[in-house]
Amino acid sequence: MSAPDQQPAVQETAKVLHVDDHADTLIATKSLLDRPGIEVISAGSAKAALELLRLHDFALALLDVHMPGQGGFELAEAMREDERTREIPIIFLTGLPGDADRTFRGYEAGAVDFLLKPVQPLVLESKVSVFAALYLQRKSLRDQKADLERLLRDKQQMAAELERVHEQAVKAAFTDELTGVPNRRHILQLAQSTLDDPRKQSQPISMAVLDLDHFKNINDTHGHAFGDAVLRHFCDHVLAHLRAGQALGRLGGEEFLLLLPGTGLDDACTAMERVRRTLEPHEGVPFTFSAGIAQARPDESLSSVLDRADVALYRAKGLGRDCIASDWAELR
Ligand SMILES: Nc1nc2c(ncn2[C@@H]2O[C@H](COP(=O)(O)OP(=O)(O)OP(=O)(O)O)[C@@H](O)[C@H]2O)c(=O)[nH]1
Repeated sequence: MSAPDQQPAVQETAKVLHVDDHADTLIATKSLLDRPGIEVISAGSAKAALELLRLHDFALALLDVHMPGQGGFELAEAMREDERTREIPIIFLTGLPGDADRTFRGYEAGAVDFLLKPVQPLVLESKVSVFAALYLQRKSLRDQKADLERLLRDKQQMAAELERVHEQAVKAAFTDELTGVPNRRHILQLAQSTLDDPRKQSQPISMAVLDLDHFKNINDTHGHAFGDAVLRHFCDHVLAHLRAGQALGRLGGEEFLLLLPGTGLDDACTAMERVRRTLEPHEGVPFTFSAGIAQARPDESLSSVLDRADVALYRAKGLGRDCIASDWAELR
């Protein structure tokens, strides 16, 4: 017993075009050849045949050579000129015993066979059956190929979609959603790999912890959404001052870490001071930040550098905020 959702297999049909100006011949051929799997479609003239060729996909054309107006050879030539009908095999049917010239002309136009009228039913039946079977085989292969190509396309689309989702997930895991800068985990990883990188160790490495001043007041006075916008404004401002190799990340809340590889303490302080002085108000609301800077000592651990930067930040806050402080200097 078949499963309830299984569809019965649809019998494919090979269509055979028969063109002849004698209606009785058309009727006889149709009753001889029509059966499950083969459908004869009749045309009384080449003109009618061309119309049918536009509408159907034929497995074979049986063409009467002699017809009033356009004959079988002319029709075959017209079929060869059209890309859609060029490949349809043709059997010419003629009442005249084959003279060499005619046979030659028929083959030039693309004939695959000549049959002399009156045609032996058995001969016609067997030839048509062969072409119908060939056509159905080719069609089935074409359908299978199209199915496979569709499957392959679906698979490629799915793989691309998975890749996109994966990239988004990776990006989300490393990025602070609000500001778009690296999140705490990512910036601390970058800081660690900066300290571990032997090429960077040969040059000074400075790190700055930046903290917005009285940020709670901004939230309280202008709302949390405005505070969010201030955080983004601040990040955009700092990012605009960064050079290649430098990185800003959000440690959390209104606290950020700036990595300055290849930069000594003096230059780091000068750079931070420039960032501080050029910070513009957000939508007319002035705001400031303080920063503590430390330069990594040889073989110093990340937590130790960050502790020293934090101590400097604490001092900057203590000095009244809107201030840059380092291990041994303050700038305002
Ligand atoms: N809008 C907004 N506010 C945040 C976010 N994360 C933390 N905050 C707020 O930041 C404020 C930090 O306040 P405090 O730690 O008191 O620091 P402060 O007011 O900046 O004061 P100082 O650091 O001492 O100058 C708190 O009100 C938090 O709610 C955020 O993502 N968006």
